Amino acid sequence: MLNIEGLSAGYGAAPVLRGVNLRAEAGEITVLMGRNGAGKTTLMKAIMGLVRAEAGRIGLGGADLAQMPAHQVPRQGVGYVPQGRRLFADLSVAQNIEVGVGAGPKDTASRRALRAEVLELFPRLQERMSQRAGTLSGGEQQMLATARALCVRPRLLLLDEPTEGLQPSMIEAIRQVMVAMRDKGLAVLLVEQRIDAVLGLADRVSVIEMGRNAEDFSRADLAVPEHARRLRGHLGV
Ligand SMILES: Nc1ncnc2c1ncn2[C@@H]1O[C@H](COP(=O)(O)OP(=O)(O)OP(=O)(O)O)[C@@H](O)[C@H]1O
Repeated sequence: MLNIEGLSAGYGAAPVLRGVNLRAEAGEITVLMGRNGAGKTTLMKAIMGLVRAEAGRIGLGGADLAQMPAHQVPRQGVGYVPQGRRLFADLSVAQNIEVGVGAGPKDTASRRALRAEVLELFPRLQERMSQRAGTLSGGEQQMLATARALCVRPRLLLLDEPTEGLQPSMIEAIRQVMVAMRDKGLAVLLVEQRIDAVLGLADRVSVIEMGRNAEDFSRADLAVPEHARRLRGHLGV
């Protein structure tokens, strides 16, 4: 599904990512891990076209996202839940969802169906459609950011630390949505710092260190204590 090859990207003089390779397959949860500042968020932004690729390819289907302007990336079927959620705090829940729907299908019937389909996953949001997004709890905001990302009917869903700072019941709710999307056949790419949250969820873990690939682990690898120890070593925990 997603096949990144030799990606270099950054914000100016010194590149942050230096020749990174990464695959995310349909029907799998791929977790990107690495220490603070390793370049995880930069990689997500590069996929979305928000940080320009200086070299390499970001293959999705037959397309190369690295060659595309940012506004075209969601139309390729890429949903993005950025770190910190980036909602429109002064707009209502319904209006925030409309922003997502706006990037999706054009005809009214499809839009209505899409809205209903997405909201079915988040009953808590349905009860709060006219509430201002800025007044939602952290967990509800995360649900709204996820709902908005799903409005493009993604085949690839990117989530950057979606459970950061949430209470356990909300973490579980977000986790269930990720699993449901994986089981629906989406490729899910998740940035997560906490190893406990990853074991049992990840089909694959890819570690980056200082903008370079360090090591990849399969689900089977992670069940072996020696591999899990090595993963902890990469993360310094
Ligand atoms: N807008 C920016 N301008 C300049 N440098 C930046 C910018 N955003 C990030 N960086 C730098 O790029 C490097 C990688 O940052 P990035 O946010 O991708 O790391 P990360 O792995 O997601 O870290 P964390 O786990 O702390 O979120 C860091 O050294 C950071 O200071």
